[in-house]
Amino acid sequence: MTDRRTVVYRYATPATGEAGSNPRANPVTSRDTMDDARRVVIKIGSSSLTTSEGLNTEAIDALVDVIASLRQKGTQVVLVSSGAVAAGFPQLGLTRRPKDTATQQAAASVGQGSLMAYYSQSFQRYDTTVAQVLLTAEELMRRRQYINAHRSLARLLTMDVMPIVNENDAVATREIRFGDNDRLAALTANLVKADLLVLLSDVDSLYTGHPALPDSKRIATVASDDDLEGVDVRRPGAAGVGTGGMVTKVDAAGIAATTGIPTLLTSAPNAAAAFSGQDVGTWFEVAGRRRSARAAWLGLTAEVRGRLTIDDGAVAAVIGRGRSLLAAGITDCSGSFTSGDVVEIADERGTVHARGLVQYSASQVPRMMGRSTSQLREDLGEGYDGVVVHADDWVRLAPNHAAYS
Ligand SMILES: Nc1ncnc2c1ncn2[C@@H]1O[C@H](COP(=O)(O)OP(=O)(O)O)[C@@H](O)[C@H]1O
Ligand SMILES: N[C@@H](CCC(=O)OP(=O)(O)O)C(=O)O
Repeated sequence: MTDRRTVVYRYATPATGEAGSNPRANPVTSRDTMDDARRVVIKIGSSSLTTSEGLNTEAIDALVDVIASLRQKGTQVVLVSSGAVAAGFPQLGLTRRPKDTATQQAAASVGQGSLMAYYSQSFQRYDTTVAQVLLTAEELMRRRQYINAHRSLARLLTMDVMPIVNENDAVATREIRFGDNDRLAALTANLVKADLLVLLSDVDSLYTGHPALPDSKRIATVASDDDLEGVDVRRPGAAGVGTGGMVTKVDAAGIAATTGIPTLLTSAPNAAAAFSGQDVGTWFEVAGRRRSARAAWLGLTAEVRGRLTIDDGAVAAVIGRGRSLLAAGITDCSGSFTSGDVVEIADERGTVHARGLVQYSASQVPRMMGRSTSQLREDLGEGYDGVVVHADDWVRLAPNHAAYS
């Protein structure tokens, strides 16, 4: 057991200061204060950027005008843009969005080039250089890649370049695809420590039911899950080019909310009105305090490699009182992990309470569990501190595990 305590502290938290900090003066708490945002992630969906013929250049120009006016007032913007598949499939002679992954990847590879070429041309009107940043779920699940993505985005922002993010569709497979850029946008907002997430779609706000139904009513504000009670976000018959519908937008707003970032959801043509504080769209309030990017990564993004089951005494100490997890409280261990991987921490009834960075491998923990620190010291030497997951290295999960509390 020579590799104990080697990993946890080798991970630096994402750089702050010059590259990573967000020079926010006042928190953005409502539509009226959107203007205070110093760093914004704007996500636009395929349905707002494309027609059946390909790119909707007028819509892209209109979006670029809104972003340029934000940038002119000093607001940093990261754009998460869908549209690669929808832009690519007409170019391949296909009449509708392909269903199989390989053809979608092919269409995205063709369409992403056209999409970026047009963004570049449109931003040229404002002498703005654009950068393409393609991410995959896998990258954001690994700490090193997460930090790298953070660094390059932060550097692009400090260099006044306009980052345009999309999923790396050509390499993403069905299993690892984000499946929707809404979630990618929420994770990106956390990655760059944005003050605000704006989701632009082809519908002006969230409604109580599908907007085509006569009884559906606009929801102006979502302050908690209670405001979503009974709201129907299903996607009937989905014939359009978008992939996520409202389900993924509400999920994304939930992820952002739990990381302390409010979301405004509205249509692309409403974007300028939204940024001038008008009562448009749906405002999702923040649900908790702002989390460090590292805690958010642990709770929301990281790949879980195993599970530690702990007894009730350990649940009380760790989950109840925020202590480190000691080997003595572990009753079972499963998965394939090494020191520094992320594992979930569950009670003996199977409820997962937390995720944390484990300090030992899956072959070491079974030999340690149930043994007291003094017993283990006999094997491991006087310096052994008994800690399997350090108190600083775990985050509590919310009951639905969509995020952490
Ligand atoms: N409750 C609801 N409120 C608003 N829109 C809804 C609702 N339920 C389903 N939708 C549908 O979700 C669509 C937006 O999702 P999607 O097409 O994936 O957009 P995008 O391409 O912008 O990501 C809307 O056009 C609307 O038809
Ligand atoms: N990465 C894909 C977008 C997938 C996606 O989430 O689309 P949408 O639901 O329109 O935001 C593309 O560029 O086509």
